[in-house]
Amino acid sequence: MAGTAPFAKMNGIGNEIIVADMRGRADHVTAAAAIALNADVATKFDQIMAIHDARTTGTAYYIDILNSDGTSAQACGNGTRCVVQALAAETGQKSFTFETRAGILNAQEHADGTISVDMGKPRFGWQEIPLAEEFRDTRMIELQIGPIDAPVLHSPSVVSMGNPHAIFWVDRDVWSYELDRFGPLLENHPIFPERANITIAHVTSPQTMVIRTWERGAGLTKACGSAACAAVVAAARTKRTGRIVSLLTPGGGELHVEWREDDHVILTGGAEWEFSGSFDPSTGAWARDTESAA
Ligand SMILES: N[C@@H](CCC[C@H](N)C(=O)O)C(=O)O
Repeated sequence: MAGTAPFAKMNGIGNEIIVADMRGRADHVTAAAAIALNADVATKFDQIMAIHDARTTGTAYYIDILNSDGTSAQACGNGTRCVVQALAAETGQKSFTFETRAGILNAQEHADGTISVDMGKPRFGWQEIPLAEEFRDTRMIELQIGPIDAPVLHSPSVVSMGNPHAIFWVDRDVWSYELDRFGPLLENHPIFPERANITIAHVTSPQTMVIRTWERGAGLTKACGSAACAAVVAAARTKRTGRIVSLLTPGGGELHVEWREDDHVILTGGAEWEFSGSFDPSTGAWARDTESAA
């Protein structure tokens, strides 16, 4: 074992995040460690953001992202904000360039404490999402759940924000849908060979939307940043909204998404530190720092 690593339990408007400091070490957070941390009520999380030394010139760090089921994710907008807040508090620096599985991204903390992450460009090609079969138009694909003649959810828009997303449009309260029941079926539907994050979205005006997400590898969460980006891009693409949208998320928090004219999607919101500790990246055994908050 390479010794314990420091971590901070944080959240990005309710998305439960562990920021793990893996700088200066060659090992990685294992799937077993992630599963063990998630099994403990005190460290239950949606994503681990493991900060590693940079692999590419021009980037500050490589961020390895793990879901609570131990699988890898390419992107995590809410987690990236937590990483920025932790690093800004440590270094006083406000802007960072990171590398993730999805590529290189820039993020910055603003004077009011909110953080913006450039989530890159959305991708719409069926092979890029990916889908298991060809759909020439991914603004709406054939997929439904529920009775064949009265589906509960149907015809989602699909988009990659580095990770795969399906957005089901609804015209009622998002809480009136059994996402806990339909989420796992849709996440693992054969049309999604790499599984998918499943969002139901209720557009309430050209500038506002309410979303709930069943996250690939994590289940129901209080917020999902990349899903917010995917929902806004898909909504603007289908003329449901403009390109700047505020989204209400299940934790009661708000995210702001702008799909800029240069095609980059900017996610803005808050992040919150809860407590710090250290953990064994191979087993997940952990201890809280004594001076840490309750
Ligand atoms: N909560 C995240 C998205 C996490 C990744 C996702 N579960 C996946 O496997 O793609 C966010 O804020 O973007």
